[in-house]
Amino acid sequence: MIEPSRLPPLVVETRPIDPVADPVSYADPLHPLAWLRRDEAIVGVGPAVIELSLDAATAATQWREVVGRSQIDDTVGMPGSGLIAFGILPFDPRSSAGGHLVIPRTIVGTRQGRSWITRVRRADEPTWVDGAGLPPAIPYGPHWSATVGPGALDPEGYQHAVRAGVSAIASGRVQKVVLARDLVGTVPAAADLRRLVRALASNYPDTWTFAVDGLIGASPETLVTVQTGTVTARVLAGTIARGADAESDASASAALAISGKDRDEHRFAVASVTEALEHFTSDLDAPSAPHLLELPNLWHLATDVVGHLSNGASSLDLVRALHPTAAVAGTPTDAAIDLIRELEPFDRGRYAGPVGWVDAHGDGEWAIALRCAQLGGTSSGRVPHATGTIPVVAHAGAGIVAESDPESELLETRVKFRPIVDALA
Ligand SMILES: C=C(O[C@H]1C=CC=C(C(=O)O)[C@@H]1O)C(=O)O
Repeated sequence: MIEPSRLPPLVVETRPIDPVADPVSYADPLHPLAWLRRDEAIVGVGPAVIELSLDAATAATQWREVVGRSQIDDTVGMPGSGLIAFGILPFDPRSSAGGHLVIPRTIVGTRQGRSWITRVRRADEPTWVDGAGLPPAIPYGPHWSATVGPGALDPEGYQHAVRAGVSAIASGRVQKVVLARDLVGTVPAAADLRRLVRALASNYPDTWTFAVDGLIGASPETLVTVQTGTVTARVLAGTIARGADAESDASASAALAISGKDRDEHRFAVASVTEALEHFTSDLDAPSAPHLLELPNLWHLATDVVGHLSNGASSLDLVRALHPTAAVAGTPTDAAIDLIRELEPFDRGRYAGPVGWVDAHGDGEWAIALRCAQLGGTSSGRVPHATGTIPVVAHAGAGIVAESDPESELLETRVKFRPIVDALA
């Protein structure tokens, strides 16, 4: 890791290339770095040119320093081209996981049928370390599967925690708290983790699939995206499992749409986002009622918030202002975080934290890291593991409000685990 004050100046070049069919095939099999949604992808290739430890309070300033020292020549000019960094922050600033910002030496991007390559080098390096063009794709390794089981909070313990959350709401300590449980296990040490990335992206194409510093997942929720002055956020809270057939599925989604309990949960989440964005935007628009978002495993109540940047803030400034929203912490925020620290017997690490990318203009896309698993520890805390395996930990949570029922919340976490548990199987 390099201190921001000692960052080397960078030289960056982006050029169009022939369309790339599978950008993930260029990623490092053991440490993939990727961001995908539908036909859009940005993938880090080979080693990093810079890796920084990151915290939410200084991330925007650190990034401005990197950009200020860089010479950028970008003939593509699309979101994700030019100088970009992938970033990830923990849910709780007290987490041992820490935050991480990485600029790869080579990035392959695709969007709207166009592909490009970005190469980055330190100005004191005479030429591109990895040669001129796109390195060869790396064939996928064999299929593998993980073994996962209950972690520090088993199903019984989780229901107990939900009861304690409901009591804390009844006593007026919080209005909403989001409580998670964990699954732990192992994957074979040589597992080609790009298989996990590819499975999530193809099974859940409407989500944002990410792989950053060992955290791999497919989140349906954005914290914030910023593109040429437009700010958007997809806020989710309120969930029901898909029905087994068309009729039960229709009645499940209809029940969610009118559920007072889920609408309460949702209202808190939207308020936390609009209150934070108000200070940075003009014309902020949030529909008065949520819509139903359909995913292969569940329905969510969703609100898409849109506004225009009014003060030149970067996506990292907005990440700092927004995180943690009431979709993953609760209301009021500080009291909910204290309660989470009391009731969850584990460190969430990067689960429920911001994950995404930022470009030289400060534009970027940041998801909330949900439906994910941490594989092999993080760069700030490599987890020791038994020979031949890599540890894996996954989390899923549910928003608890006054009317929450412990068993239903447990079932909801089971449905939310499905994308990552199925992909690991
Ligand atoms: C906390 C999680 O989901 C959040 C996002 C969408 C819906 C949620 C809910 O209905 O409780 C949660 O707020 C998770 O997936 O672990």
